[in-house]
Amino acid sequence: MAEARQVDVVVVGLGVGGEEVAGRLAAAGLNVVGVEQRLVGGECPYWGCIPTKIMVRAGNALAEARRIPGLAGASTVEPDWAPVAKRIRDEATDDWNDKVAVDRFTGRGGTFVRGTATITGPGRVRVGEQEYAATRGVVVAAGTAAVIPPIDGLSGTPYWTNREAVEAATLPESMLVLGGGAIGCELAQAYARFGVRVTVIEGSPRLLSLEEPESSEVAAAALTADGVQVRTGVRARHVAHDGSFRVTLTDDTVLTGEKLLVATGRAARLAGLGLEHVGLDPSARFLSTDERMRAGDRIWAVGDVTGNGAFTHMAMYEADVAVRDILGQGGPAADYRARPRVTFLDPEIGAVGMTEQQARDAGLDVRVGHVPLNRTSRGFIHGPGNEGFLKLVADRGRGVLVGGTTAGQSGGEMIGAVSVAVHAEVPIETLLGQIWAYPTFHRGLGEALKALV
Ligand SMILES: Cc1cc2nc3c(=O)[nH]c(=O)nc-3n(C[C@H](O)[C@H](O)[C@H](O)COP(=O)(O)OP(=O)(O)OC[C@H]3O[C@@H](n4cnc5c(N)ncnc54)[C@H](O)[C@@H]3O)c2cc1C
Ligand SMILES: NC(=O)c1ccc[n+]([C@@H]2O[C@H](COP(=O)([O-])OP(=O)(O)OC[C@H]3O[C@@H](n4cnc5c(N)ncnc54)[C@H](O)[C@@H]3O)[C@@H](O)[C@H]2O)c1
Repeated sequence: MAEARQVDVVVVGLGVGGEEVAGRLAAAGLNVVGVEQRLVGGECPYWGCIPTKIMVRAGNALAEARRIPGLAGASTVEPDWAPVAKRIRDEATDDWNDKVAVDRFTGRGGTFVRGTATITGPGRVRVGEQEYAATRGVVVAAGTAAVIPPIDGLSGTPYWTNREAVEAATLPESMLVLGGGAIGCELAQAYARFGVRVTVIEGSPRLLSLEEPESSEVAAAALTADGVQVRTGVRARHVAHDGSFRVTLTDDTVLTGEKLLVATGRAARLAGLGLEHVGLDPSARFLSTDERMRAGDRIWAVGDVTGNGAFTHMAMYEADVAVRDILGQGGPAADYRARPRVTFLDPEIGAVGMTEQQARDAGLDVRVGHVPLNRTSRGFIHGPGNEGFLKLVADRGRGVLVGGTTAGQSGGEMIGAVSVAVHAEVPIETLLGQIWAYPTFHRGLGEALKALV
């Protein structure tokens, strides 16, 4: 083994969070080694947010064209996956090549190492034969991988995860989707809009089960309207493959599909990282951190591995907190009260902070304001595609919003206004005095606020 190389910081994993930490620390003048076993940028640009939103954008264009009859004349829509696959390959992922990202990091002064990092002790990391001794410490940003449930017959079959679904140059005739969370729902709708016969199998009683029940209803109605079969409250019991998939459910129904997409959640990549060498539990689901993203002595963790919300914006947020801590710059500690998320269905489902149930479970004096989008002026004007609702969750005791959901056209944009209110704890009294432009979708927030008092 070569002698340990002295550096300031080693960053394990250069996905969204690690790339941000490593790049900023290097730009600040530290001697930083960034280790990535696959592609710099991680899941989001290559198999996650960006390519899937390219699919969603294309599917939404088809859906909007299909809404022309009754609104603006006639339309004939002929879906073609080729431009979607081409945009993903050529524009988004550079054919799954990270040269630009690697150059960006080294251009900021970082040292890039391609390989799998293992922690060997406090401040010590090994990649292949080379050991690094990091005087300031190690940042773990190893992300998550798809969870493959232990269903009889599944292992060994050519099932898809999000990776194969994103890389597909052509579409299957049919697809079974296991899991009706964000990944399952978004990919189901996008594929269905291009003519794929899709069935979603969700084990819990409703889709998007972590969100408001009204969001689950909107999601189920939207998928059904696009021809997706939605099966909730059933699980796959057995999987067989002989050219196509046969999935037997717990209610003995047998479903068939050319492809099977497994979208049953994600697990932090902690096994094999060597966490036991720094006194951390390698079998834990996530790395728990304090409000400065410290997971232990001279060890920080950011992004999906922390379990604080598997979203790109959370990885970026936590990266910022960790960078400021490592550089001793101070500033605000991590605060998760106003955590936003958007499920990119049509209609989009934006949400922030607590759901109504979470607020009740927290013992708050809860008040809820709810407005169906099609009852607002803009919803009426919009006509086809105006499904959705605005829901605000207030803590009456403190007179502030603690959460909200904005489902509908531009639902992901509308949630920004609610996020500001939850984050800054703007008094509801102040919000009630706000002027909301007419006729916007977000003006419905003014109506939902009135329902709170
Ligand atoms: C299909 C899909 C759609 C998504 N859509 C959205 C969306 O619309 N909006 C949103 O906010 N989020 C979305 N996400 C979530 C988002 O992609 C993640 O939250 C984000 O990528 C997390 O960043 P990260 O840096 O924590 O982890 P990752 O992006 O997973 O990066 C971790 C990196 O670490 C590397 N690594 C792991 N272990 C080691 C090791 N031992 N040595 C070296 N390298 C290692 C991995 O190869 C990987 O590149 C989506 C995810 C998926 C799967
Ligand atoms: N728009 C976005 O921001 C976006 C999009 C996609 C993914 N993501 C992130 O990625 C994470 C992972 O997404 P995901 O959809 O894989 O996970 P998820 O945890 O959101 O949903 C998984 C679903 O699968 C179900 N399930 C689990 N085991 C099952 C089984 N054996 N049979 C049937 N159903 C089963 C669960 O009940 C759950 O509803 C999300 O939580 C989110 O943080 C974000």
